[in-house]
Order: sequence, then structure tokens, then C-alpha cells
Amino acid sequence: MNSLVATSRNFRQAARLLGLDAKLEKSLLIPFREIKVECTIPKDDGSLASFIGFRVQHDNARGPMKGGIRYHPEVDPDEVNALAQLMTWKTAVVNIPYGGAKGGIGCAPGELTNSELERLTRVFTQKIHDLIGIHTDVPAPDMGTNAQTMAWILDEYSKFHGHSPAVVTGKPIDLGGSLGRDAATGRGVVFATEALLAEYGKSISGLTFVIQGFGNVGSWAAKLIHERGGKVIAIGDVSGALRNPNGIDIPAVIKHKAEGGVLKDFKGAGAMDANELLVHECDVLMPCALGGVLNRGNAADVKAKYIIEAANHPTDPEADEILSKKGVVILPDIYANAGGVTVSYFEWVQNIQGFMWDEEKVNMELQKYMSGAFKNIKGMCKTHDCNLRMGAFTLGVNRVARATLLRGWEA
Ligand SMILES: NC(=O)C1=CN([C@@H]2O[C@H](COP(=O)(O)OP(=O)(O)OC[C@H]3O[C@@H](n4cnc5c(N)ncnc54)[C@H](OP(=O)(O)O)[C@@H]3O)[C@@H](O)[C@H]2O)C=CC1
Ligand SMILES: O=C(O)CCC(=O)C(=O)O
Repeated sequence: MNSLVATSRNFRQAARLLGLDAKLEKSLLIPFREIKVECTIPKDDGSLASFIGFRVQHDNARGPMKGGIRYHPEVDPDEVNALAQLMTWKTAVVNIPYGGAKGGIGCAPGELTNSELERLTRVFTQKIHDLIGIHTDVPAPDMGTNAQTMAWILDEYSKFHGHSPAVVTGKPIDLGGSLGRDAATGRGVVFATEALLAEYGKSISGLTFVIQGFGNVGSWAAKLIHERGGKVIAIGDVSGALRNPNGIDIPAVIKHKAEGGVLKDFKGAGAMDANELLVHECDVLMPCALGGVLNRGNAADVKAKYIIEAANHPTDPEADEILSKKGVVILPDIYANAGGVTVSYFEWVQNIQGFMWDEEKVNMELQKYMSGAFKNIKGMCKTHDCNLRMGAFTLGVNRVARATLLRGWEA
């Protein structure tokens, strides 16, 4: 299902549960601003390459718009729109003073050299610099981008507006990045998983995990699960998938990749069909890559008891229905992966204050925000007699609706 249709369907269902006025519902759905820019760069061989960049600023009722920038061949306007909308509800779920935005460039970052990526990032920043800013819209990394990408945006933006570290988060520490931001999404996923499992009298230790995606989010989640005694029995990325029923040595995989190795060539686990990953027998399934990977084509075959949505919108509404009929418990993206934006908020606060926190404080505050949000979601589930996804959506949408009504519409 189209990602924007799917996300909007979840929003509408939450709006109905909350009894929102139809006109307010319509206004909350329409993005504040959609930006589309052409980015042409000279490649290293002197030829020209053109790309399309997007930034969708969905809503700013609760504060500056916030969200990552994705570099991936499948980036398109509907996908960016859906991701921007999810950011609005996500920042509200964890109650940080932001709205939602998302950006992206349709490109294959693995096929561009470092200097081509730098030129592309700088051209994109030149095209949008007037529309982002510390108190308007603050980008961060997402799939295919990282701290280096944020450093280039910061440098290019600062040429127009003066040194502005708080204009992006997820920066390198040397440029004002926060300790703990790199690990934050994966760490938040693990805190969220612990909160969910505790409801069922379980803990990570001794349970089996399958993880799709071994980039920033997947590798940190896997590492922290491994440290807590969880058994990661299968992992995968674009190169392929691996399994080991006795548990994969995650620190060894991370070392193998850090040394330039390809995941599928790791020797401590056997190869498996990547299409089997999501339907592999396990206690907990963690999609940590693309959206829409759980759909009506595979949902009936999923064997996990719990799905933690570390990726954004990995589950189609059709799959949602099939999975909930099977009794699978799904922890929704707008809560499960909110640790990244929460620590981005801490980074922004540190930049504005000009005062750096130690990593212990960052992780402690993150845990506080994640457990507080889980309690609030459970409260909404009780009030509206709904599942965790609708609990999270009603929590987020209600906060944004209240802020919107308080601000009013007088011109
Ligand atoms: N970074 C962050 O702070 C946040 C990220 N998220 C979400 O988490 C997800 C992952 O993001 P992040 O870890 O940052 O991205 P990265 O680019 O760091 O990693 C993405 C991972 O997904 C893998 N992947 C991509 N396409 C496929 C595919 N078709 N099948 C299997 N694996 C695939 C990549 O493989 P390969 O390395 O081989 O290309 C890589 O391992 C995204 O949905 C993102 O929106 C959510 C909140 C915050
Ligand atoms: O850290 C941020 O600002 C945004 C992270 C993000 O893009 C996401 O949560 O999907």
C-alpha cells in the first residue's frame, strides 16, 4: 500500500477515536509546506548528474519542525510526506517541543563517491537554506545519511546564516553533536522493547530476536540486545541474510563491517534466504530498514510474538490487521524509534544552552522519556480501548490537535 495512504489511514482512525472535528482533521493532515528542488552536481569524472531533493514540513503547532534526511533510490514525494507526518505524531508522543518534517534525495549513496555526496549535500542545502533554521526546521540523519552529512549541511548553512550548530542534529561530536546520539535510536528501541516485555512479565535476556537492517539503528539495537543477554538468531541487510540458531556474535559482526566487510560474508553464521528473514521463527522481530516490508504478502507467515517497529512504517495497515488477528503484539514506530529524535532534542538544547551533557545524563533522560511515553500510550489504550498503534496515534494526534486549537486561526 502507498505509504502516505497507509499513514493517513492510521491518522484518520485516531482522529475518529478522539472525536476530532472534521475540519480540524483535514487541516492536521495537510502538510504545512512541501519543497521539491533540482540538484545537479558534477561527478568526479566531469559528467553531470541530476537528482531531486525533497523536504516536507508537515506541522509546526508544537514547535520547530524536526526530522531526518534520507538518501535512497526509493525516496519519492509520497514517501517523504508520510515520513514527515509520522514525525509530527512521534515528537508529540514523546512530548518534545517540536513539529514534524522529513527530507530526502532520490539517489543511491553507495554508488556516489564521498566528494560527490558532499557536493550533492551542499547543493541541496543551498536550495533549502532559507526554509530551514534553528527555530523553523531542524534536519537530522536518516537512512543513507550520517553525522558527516550533517557536518556538510551545517557548514553550507553557516555560510549564509553564520555559525549555527543547532540547525542540524546528529552532528559529529567535534561540531557540537551530542554524546549518545549515534546510539540513541537503537537504545530507545531497546528501552521501548523492555517496557513492552515487562508488561508480559518478560525481559530481553533469553528471548530470540531477528533483525532486518544492520545500519545505524539495527546494529545498535543488536549490540544492546546482545549485551542484555538476548539471542540475535538472524540478521540481514541489502547484501543478504545470516542465521545462527545459537545466537550470532554481534560485536564480531560489527567489527567485520567496521573493517570494510560485507555482512553476508561474515563467517560466524550461515547464509539464509533474505526473503525468509521476516518470517523466521523468533520471539521478537525488529524491522530496522525500509517501510512496507510487512504486508499482505507475508504477514500471515510471520512467526514472531512481538514486532518492534524500529524502522518507520514497516507494517502496512493490511498486515496490521492480519497480525493482530494472529495475536502478534506490535510496538508502533512513532514510539519504538522515537529515541533518535528525543536525543536530537537533547542535542539542540545543549547547542542552544552552549553546555554539553555527559553520556550518562543523555541515556538516563532518554530512558525517562521512553518509559513516560509508554505509560501515556497505555493510558490512551485503556481510554479508547485500542491497540498500541492507536494508543500512540491518539496520544500524539491529541497533543497536536490541542496545540493547534489553542493557537487558533485568526489572520
Ligand atoms: N537514524 C535514525 O536516527 C533513525 C532512523 N529511523 C528509521 O530506521 C530505519 C533504518 O535507518 P538507519 O539505520 O538510520 O539507516 P542506515 O542507512 O544506517 O541503515 C539502513 C540499513 O537497512 C538496510 N537495508 C536497506 N534496504 C534494505 C532492504 N531492501 N532489505 C534489507 N535491508 C535493507 C541497509 O543495508 P546496506 O547497509 O547493505 O545498504 C542498512 O543495513 C529507517 O526506516 C529510518 O527511517 C527511525 C528513527 C531514527
Ligand atoms: O533525529 C531527528 O531529528 C529525526 C530522526 C528521524 O528522522 C526519525 O525519527 O524518523
